[in-house]
Amino acid sequence: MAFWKPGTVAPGSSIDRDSDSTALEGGAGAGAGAVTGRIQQVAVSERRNRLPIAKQRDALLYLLEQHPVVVLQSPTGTGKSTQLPQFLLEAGWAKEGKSIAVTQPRRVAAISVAQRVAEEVGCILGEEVGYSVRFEALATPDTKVVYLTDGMLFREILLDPLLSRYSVVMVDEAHERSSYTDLLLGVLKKIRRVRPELRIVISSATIEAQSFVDFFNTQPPSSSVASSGVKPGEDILPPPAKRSRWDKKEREVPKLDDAVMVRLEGKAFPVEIAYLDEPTNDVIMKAVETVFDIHLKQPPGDVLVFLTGRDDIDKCLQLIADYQHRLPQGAPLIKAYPLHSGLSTESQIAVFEPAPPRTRKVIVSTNIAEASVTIDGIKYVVDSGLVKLRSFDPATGMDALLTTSCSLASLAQRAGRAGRTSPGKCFRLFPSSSLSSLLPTTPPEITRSDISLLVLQLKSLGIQNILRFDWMTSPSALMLERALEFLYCLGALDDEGKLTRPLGMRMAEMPIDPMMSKILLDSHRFGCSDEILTIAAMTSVQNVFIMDGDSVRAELERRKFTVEEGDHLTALNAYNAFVKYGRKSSKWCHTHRLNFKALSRALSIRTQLAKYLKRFEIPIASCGEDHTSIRRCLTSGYFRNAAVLQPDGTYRSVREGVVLHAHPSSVLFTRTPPSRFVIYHEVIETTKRFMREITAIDKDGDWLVELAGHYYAFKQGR
Ligand SMILES: Nc1ncnc2c1ncn2[C@@H]1O[C@H](COP(=O)(O)OP(=O)(O)OP(=O)(O)O)[C@@H](O)[C@H]1O
Repeated sequence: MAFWKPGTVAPGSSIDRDSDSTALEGGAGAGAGAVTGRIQQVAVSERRNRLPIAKQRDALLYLLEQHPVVVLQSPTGTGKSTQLPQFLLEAGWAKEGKSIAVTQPRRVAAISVAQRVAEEVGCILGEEVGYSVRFEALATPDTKVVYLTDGMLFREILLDPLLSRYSVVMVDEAHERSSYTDLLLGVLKKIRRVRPELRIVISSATIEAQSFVDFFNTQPPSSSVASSGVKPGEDILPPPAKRSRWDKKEREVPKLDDAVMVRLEGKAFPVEIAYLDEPTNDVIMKAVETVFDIHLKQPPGDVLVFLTGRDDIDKCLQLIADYQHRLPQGAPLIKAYPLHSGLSTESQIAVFEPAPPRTRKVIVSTNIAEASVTIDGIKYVVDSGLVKLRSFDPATGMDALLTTSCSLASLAQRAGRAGRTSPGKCFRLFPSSSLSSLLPTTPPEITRSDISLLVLQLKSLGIQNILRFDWMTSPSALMLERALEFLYCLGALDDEGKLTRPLGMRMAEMPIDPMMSKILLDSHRFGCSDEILTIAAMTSVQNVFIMDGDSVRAELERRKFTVEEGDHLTALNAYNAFVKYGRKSSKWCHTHRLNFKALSRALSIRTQLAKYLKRFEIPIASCGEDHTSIRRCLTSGYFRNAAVLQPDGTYRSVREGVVLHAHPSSVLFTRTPPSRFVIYHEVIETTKRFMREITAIDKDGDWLVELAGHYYAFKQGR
């Protein structure tokens, strides 16, 4: 495939979005410029009926009535996320105070799919159909279909362990195997034993369906459809005489082991795939070339580019902006948007808005747009084939994001974003020969990330023996050991590994990571709960300082808020200034290159966290200008991360002696070593102070060292 090189060739273009015929053919507002707010109900039902899943509506409802677990595998865009919940709603599964829960691995998917389904149902979002994501919900107890992130549904289990509000739980995009998906699957299996009437749907375009069936079926398979599965194209509906009525009041209570697998055929629209002839060593530049190549040579349609992270996305957007000037006179423009998890919900949802007439929308995204998301009008996908995956090293206790090749499952999902409202094309920025070296699916997150929070939450559900929990894939023994050890150090677990009361119980309840929840819950002892509340809220949002564009000005503005003590206190400073001057003024924020939306979100998160403190009767007190208390308090939770400044400007972790660097976005990044030493000196001193109260105990071959009332385990000989 030959790509156009920006700045070299500049062929003309005939893009005219108003004449895009696919706008009518595809979906609401498909293609350029054609946009609709609310979709016409008649058109909606027609469009719904055309989706491949519609033909199997009755069959799916029948299977769901007969089998408590249905594993549904069908290609991207066939209608799993938007249609199946509506079938269930129409069939009466949300009657008598019950609701249907549909989990998504990401916030943007939960919100955008809920929005779409509310439109199709014809209700106001938040009434019959709603969503619930961390720190944000548009749903009431009467909401019939709730789209939520898997983490949020897990939090609901902490309050209602049998999920008694739900008649059906659909775990969508199960192939992603996020930690919470795995945790949910294990807990749902438990709940099913007590609530055999609960229905569980596990769905994805690319799951290895049989492993999910095997997980839920613990007895040898019978000869029924339940265990044999349905082959593509086969009629999955039994003869009418054998069908039961969907709306009958008393549903049969099926036997325990009867998970069934269903594979549906059909595709939304075809997607043509193109590869590079040779590998590229500059994937961002190649992505930009491909975007302009599409813009100038291909028919109308928006473009979705998959890159790995925010930095690459920003670079790509900058290059698109630079090359835009070289477009031939009169050629339509490109309107480019970023999409990554660091953006506010409003900014994420903005990418769903149609581009202005005679412009082509280009969305440059991380893998957050990979699953469930339908961005109307996307006809072209440009896929770097790369992803940043979380990787936890239990030996050092450190989490890192490593860039790696996508799995085949991810590639299929990404290509699937192009064929949803019209036929599409996917340009993969690597040669097809690379496919043979790729993994079929991404390794489950639970095997490669810190599981401290999950362990804490399982314990709060009363699951004491974490090793014997029914994991679909177990985390390694070392990961578990590290998580238990760390929770013990934080004071969340006692000598017997049980949750401490009240600290451990409360930490499990808080919607923030265990280190920060420990800091917040203990902050009154340091007299700085008011400030820590702000810091906890500010660390829950990203991109408070706008650093793109004129970087010198951006840095100068940030310096106005920067304090020597580091990022936490800088964040506190920025928040306080925002509350004083910018709360109602996005203009003030703009002048000081502060992100108004991110700060407003921090304000709302702070209010929500303050409610927890109030409920736990923890006094909210301010330490005023006494920043030492704040730093001490932070160290009491973050001691695992303590590091000593080296003469060469790097840091060495106190615990393992690993060499560390300040992140470029840190206010410490540009500091000279002497001043950094002053800042970190305080942290080290605080850690040392804790260490002064050492008592060594020999227990199971480990030396346990008491740190200011908590315990830090050092392996013998280390
Ligand atoms: N916001 C939207 N605008 C226009 N069409 C949409 C929208 N959301 C969904 N659709 C249409 O509904 C179809 C089904 O979408 P749905 O998300 O239910 O499919 P899916 O099978 O769950 O796909 P995936 O496995 O990729 O998540 C899409 O292919 C598209 O045609």
